[in-house]
Amino acid sequence: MNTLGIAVIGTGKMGADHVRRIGDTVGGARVVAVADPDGDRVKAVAARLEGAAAFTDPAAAIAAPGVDAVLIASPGPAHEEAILHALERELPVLCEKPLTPDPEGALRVLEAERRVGRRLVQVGFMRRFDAEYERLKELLDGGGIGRPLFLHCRHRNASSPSFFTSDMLISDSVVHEVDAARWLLGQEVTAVTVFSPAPSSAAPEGLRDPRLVLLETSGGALVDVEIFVNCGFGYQVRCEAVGESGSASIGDGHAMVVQSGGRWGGEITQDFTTRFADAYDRQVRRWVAAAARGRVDGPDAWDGYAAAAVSEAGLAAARSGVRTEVRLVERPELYR
Ligand SMILES: NC(=O)c1ccc[n+]([C@@H]2O[C@H](COP(=O)([O-])OP(=O)(O)OC[C@H]3O[C@@H](n4cnc5c(N)ncnc54)[C@H](O)[C@@H]3O)[C@@H](O)[C@H]2O)c1
Ligand SMILES: O[C@H]1[C@H](O)[C@@H](O)[C@H](O)[C@@H](O)[C@H]1O
Repeated sequence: MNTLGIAVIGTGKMGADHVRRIGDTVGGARVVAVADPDGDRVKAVAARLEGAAAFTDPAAAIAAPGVDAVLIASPGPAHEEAILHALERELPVLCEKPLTPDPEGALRVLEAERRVGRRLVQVGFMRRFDAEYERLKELLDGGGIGRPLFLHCRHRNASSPSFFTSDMLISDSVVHEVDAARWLLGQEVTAVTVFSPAPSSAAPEGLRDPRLVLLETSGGALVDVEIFVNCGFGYQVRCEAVGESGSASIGDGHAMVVQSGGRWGGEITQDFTTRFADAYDRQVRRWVAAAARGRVDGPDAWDGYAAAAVSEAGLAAARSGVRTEVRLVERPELYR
């Protein structure tokens, strides 16, 4: 297999981590172009790479010589434009979540793929590549705990970045549980209710943190998600599935437990780059292998669209305080 030339769009926390991963742990690929409007940042990332060109304009990076595929790690509102540039050139894409912040943008991506005539976009819902999530999926698919009734999910970040808004608790954070629930259950989310208790005193002024999001699914299951992005003590992503004949939980502990000095204890992972390190590696490795064959091997643009539609309903539910139904267009032939 020839080495896949990748353009990485956005070289902040995730983009820089993906650049490192492509160089260190993913075979068969090389970063040949990087883009970020922050000229100093993009130059610093390019300087650590051999033969990669630095751009402040994403479209120029996507059109650069040697680019066979595009990895997008810019903020959500910038994803659509970069994806459309890549699709014009029929290049495979791995786009960080959310595909787009709103369903309208996601529909334009579906339309662009329809014009190309094949699926080229994969969305960075990396939990699907996490070993614990994979085991839970296998258990549920095999009927190991009977028909699923509930997923109880906890999603806690130690702190949120300065640009985080109350909407982003839903569209940027809970969007992971939305995708995980759709994938684990093999069902669509049909309605959303959002509860916003008194904010934590540790939350930045004006941020509605924490929140409780209740998802209803097409198969009659209920998914409750506690989202708490300034919990202060670490990164925790847990999921307990309850079925008609059993229950199973994941995410309860990763680190070593130490017993010493009359006490026992362990560390709490501090952020997603550690907790999901293996999942990100496997996600990018599988994408590279599929992209080299012009295919997608993971959550696709339909999954990104469905998650965006649930986010839209979630944002409306958060504003109104009432249960809000999710509106989905009919699933196009390409994604069946
Ligand atoms: N899968 C995960 O667990 C995970 C974790 C963190 C972030 N993310 C996602 O990754 C993306 C990036 O998040 P981050 O934490 O790295 O943010 P970040 O703020 O650290 O980095 C974003 C970078 O994009 C650049 N940028 C801004 N506008 C741009 C544009 N139009 N084109 C190209 N680059 C642009 C910024 O200058 C910045 O360097 C977001 O979509 C976010 O939701 C995913
Ligand atoms: O963008 C990040 C990322 O997606 C993390 O996986 C999630 O835990 C955070 O809440 C979110 O802000």
